[in-house]
Amino acid sequence: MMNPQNEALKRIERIASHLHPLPPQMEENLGLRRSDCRAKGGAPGFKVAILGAAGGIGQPLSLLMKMNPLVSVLHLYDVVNTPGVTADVSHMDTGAVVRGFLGQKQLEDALTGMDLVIIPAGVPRKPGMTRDDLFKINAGIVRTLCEGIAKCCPSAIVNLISNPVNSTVAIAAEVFKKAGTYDPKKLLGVTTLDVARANTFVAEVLGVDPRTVNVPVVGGHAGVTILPLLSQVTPPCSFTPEEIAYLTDRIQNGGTEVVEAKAGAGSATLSMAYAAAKFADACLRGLRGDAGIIECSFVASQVTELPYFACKVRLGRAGAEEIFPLGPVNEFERAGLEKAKKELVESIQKGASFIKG
Ligand SMILES: NC(=O)c1ccc[n+]([C@@H]2O[C@H](COP(=O)([O-])OP(=O)(O)OC[C@H]3O[C@@H](n4cnc5c(N)ncnc54)[C@H](O)[C@@H]3O)[C@@H](O)[C@H]2O)c1
Ligand SMILES: O=C(O)C[C@H](O)C(=O)O
Repeated sequence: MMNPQNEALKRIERIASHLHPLPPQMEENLGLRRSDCRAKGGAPGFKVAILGAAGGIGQPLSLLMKMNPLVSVLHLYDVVNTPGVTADVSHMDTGAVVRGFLGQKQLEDALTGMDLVIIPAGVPRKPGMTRDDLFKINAGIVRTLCEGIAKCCPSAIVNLISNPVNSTVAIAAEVFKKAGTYDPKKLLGVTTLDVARANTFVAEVLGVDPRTVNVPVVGGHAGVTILPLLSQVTPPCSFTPEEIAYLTDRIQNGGTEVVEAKAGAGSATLSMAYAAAKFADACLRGLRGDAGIIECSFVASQVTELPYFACKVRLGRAGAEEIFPLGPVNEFERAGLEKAKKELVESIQKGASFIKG
């Protein structure tokens, strides 16, 4: 019988093995240690880190990124539960080598050498809360993680999911400016879920396949700042005033719809993981040098007088290489734009002041 001390040691070793930077495929009791395995690295591809990988978004996102053939190394970081998530995801027979990192002490190892860092770390909303109510907790989390990025992978593209995105992007930008590593092309607030929702709801109204619809959604990522440009839907189509009112309201409040349906158990996780994986894939294809990759994202921009604004961007090797103007907007959209800007200016200011004081 194994004595309890040895058993405890064995257990610690087993946990540590899931955090070990080698492909975790072999059980030691088969007589072969993982470090003896012939595979030492992944196939050519990009190195991606997910910060907040054990969360509601983080777990399905880890699964989806493990399935992405452009990813050769996948680092999963969280302050809890990464050994289990890493062990689980690492058994998928896809190309990416998965490594787990647990707690602040391992943040730097998690980030070193990364090409793309995706951040879904932070608390989600409960019914009755606004995204801004999350600022108190999430602002500090985003600051710490971005300080790590500035130190360990300053050239990485950052996909920021943590809410309130309208403020956390400004927080990240100020952290990077302070560190002298800020590259506005590489800091991207993720608003892909707004586009996915807009495509879905518009397709429902039109009675078509959502995969054939593309709705630009600009502004920001909270309530009235989410501005679907229904006059620019492709393929071109028209809506009645009632349809426009219904669609605008449903797209702007899609997040709240999920928060209320989950009744205290969090906010969108599965559709968000899908959206984040889609956006990350677009960023990786851009990094690879693919042409014509256009997505909406909340980025530094001169499209309006605001320092950050969600709009269509072209993704390339340098990140958001081109930012497209809003294009022709109708009267309804112009009124929506004014409302969006009023709220956005305050959220951006709040984020920037958190770092600048
Ligand atoms: N941009 C968007 O469209 C969008 C959509 C949905 C959710 N969100 C936001 O994403 C965030 C995460 O949502 P969720 O449902 O996954 O929440 P969750 O609570 O299920 O998971 C969050 C994870 O972050 C981890 N975490 C907390 N502090 C951390 C730190 N300092 N370092 C690393 N990890 C840390 C937690 O341990 C947890 O595993 C929320 O802020 C939510 O509002 C954004
Ligand atoms: O609504 C939320 O709080 C989460 C997210 O921003 C969403 O749009 O689903």
